[in-house]
Amino acid sequence: MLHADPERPARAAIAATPSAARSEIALTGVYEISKILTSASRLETMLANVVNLLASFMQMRHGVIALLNDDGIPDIAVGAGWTEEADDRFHASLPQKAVGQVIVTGMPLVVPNIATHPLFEPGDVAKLSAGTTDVVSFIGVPIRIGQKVVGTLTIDRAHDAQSAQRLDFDVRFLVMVANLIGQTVQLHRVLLRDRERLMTESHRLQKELDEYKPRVPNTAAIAGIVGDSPAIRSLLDKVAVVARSRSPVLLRGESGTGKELFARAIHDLSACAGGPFIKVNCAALPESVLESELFGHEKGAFTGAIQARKGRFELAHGGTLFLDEIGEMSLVFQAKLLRVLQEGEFERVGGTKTIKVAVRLVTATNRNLEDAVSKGEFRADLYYRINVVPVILPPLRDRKSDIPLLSREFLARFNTENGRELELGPGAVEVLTGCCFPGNVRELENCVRRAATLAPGPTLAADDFACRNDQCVSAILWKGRNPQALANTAVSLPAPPAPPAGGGPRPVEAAPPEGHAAHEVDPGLRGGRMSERERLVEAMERAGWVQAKAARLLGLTPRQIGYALKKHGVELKRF
Ligand SMILES: Nc1ncnc2c1ncn2[C@@H]1O[C@H](COP(=O)(O)OP(=O)(O)OP(=O)(O)O)[C@@H](O)[C@H]1O
Repeated sequence: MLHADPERPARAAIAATPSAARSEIALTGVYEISKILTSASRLETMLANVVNLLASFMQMRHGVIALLNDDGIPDIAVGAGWTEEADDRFHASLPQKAVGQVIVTGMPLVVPNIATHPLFEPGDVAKLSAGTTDVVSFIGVPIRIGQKVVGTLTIDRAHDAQSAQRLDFDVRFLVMVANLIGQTVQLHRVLLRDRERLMTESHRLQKELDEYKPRVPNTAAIAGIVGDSPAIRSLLDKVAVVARSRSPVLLRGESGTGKELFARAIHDLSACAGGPFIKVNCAALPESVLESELFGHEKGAFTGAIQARKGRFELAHGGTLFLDEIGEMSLVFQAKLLRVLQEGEFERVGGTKTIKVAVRLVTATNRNLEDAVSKGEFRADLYYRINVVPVILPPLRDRKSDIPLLSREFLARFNTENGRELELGPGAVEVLTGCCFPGNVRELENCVRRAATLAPGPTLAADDFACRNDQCVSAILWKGRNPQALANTAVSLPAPPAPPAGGGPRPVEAAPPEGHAAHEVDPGLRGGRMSERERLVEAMERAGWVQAKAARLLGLTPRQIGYALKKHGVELKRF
């Protein structure tokens, strides 16, 4: 059982305080309780925290929050002021007739002396009066969802002249707290139902996928996606199935694996293909901007809001909203997003009108969300909401057979751009397929672009590639690292390697075959053969100039990378 926070001794009990100070304490209490109830914790933990916090605001001997399930059967019960062993017996500790009356009437019940009140059995009196010879009073208030009573909040305390005087105030305070609890319980129940529905949908889609017979053997026909490896083929089959449903899709994979491309493919193959496809990179915008970017704002909502503006949710109405880098969203913003996803409605910043939208949501991340959930950095309820259909994009090193196809495709594009007719020679194919491309397809594309621009022609040869001339920053960065280090990291970026323990020797570094053969994320900006600035620029390039992403690649915080960029005078590219 949780106990009252010893850090809060200054917070006097409401009943023992002059009236102005009492109101202020009550306000602080409501504020603190609302903070607890909007946290990302489990419902039971939140309620236990609330009842404990209550103990530091109210003069009380015991307090219990007891909930009933949809069928009126006792469900969760948490309490404060009881012994440890009483934890699983809070329902049994309640004076049944008194609580029954609160539930049936839906009205607060105030009993100044439980010993003389007909709703209290001798057993109740004995339990609640244990350890005191004082007169014990009781307050019970209903917890409601709309008109329905779904539980009770009850306290008992030693009855004295002061507490009698402030009874009305205390009852109003408890009613307020019970209302907040009711709203939280409602949201929680909606989420539970929602999660069940989403899981059923997820199973249905998985079954459909298992039975799916691809009708489109030429996978390259989908939205410019190039690749013929078994991994890409099965991915495209999955995309064809999930695109038909309206369920949220979560795309996972390292940077540059094609998440945005696949998001677009899902949109193009879906029933809302005729609608807009709107993209937002959640890592690229500060939280205040993200809010008005997603939900829009009314004129005058903040300095500079000279006219009303639609947000991306509104712009995506009837189409797809692609939220990239969703793993980078703050917990506060996650709560806001959850509400919109849950209810399909929101208000513009500074607005009061509720706006409803029909939007298919596709999200993407290269973060290990499970880990983030377990660390409390990502809301579990939002995770279930967006992760109905997870689609994992394998890194390029795990589907090297796609490299020649992709390279030819990119070369053809650059030939058109450059007005050239370069061809890919066997030596070039060998260099490219020997590379691990830590930046995945994006890096391959950049590599071919550079060679296609500088090569004398008419055939691209091995020596036309930057890595053969010690000019490939990525090759230098990854050179000699263990190729296994990136294995099985399709979902999350590998953690920065720990420095060798006890100052022992670093692992032996083998020379990489054909360019940058193998890799491991560098621990930061220091060390290695590249200068700090080169590492910074390289990471920014690989991260598409999104600072938060580059920070992660280098094992730095966003603040540290911001400082480093400033220090090295690296000008930010805007796209
Ligand atoms: N299978 C593919 N076929 C053709 N082009 C691809 C493929 N996969 C990725 N690309 C290209 O690689 C580049 C990077 O892809 P994209 O931006 O979709 O990656 P991403 O996973 O969203 O990256 P990030 O996480 O950094 O945002 C784009 O130019 C995209 O067109």
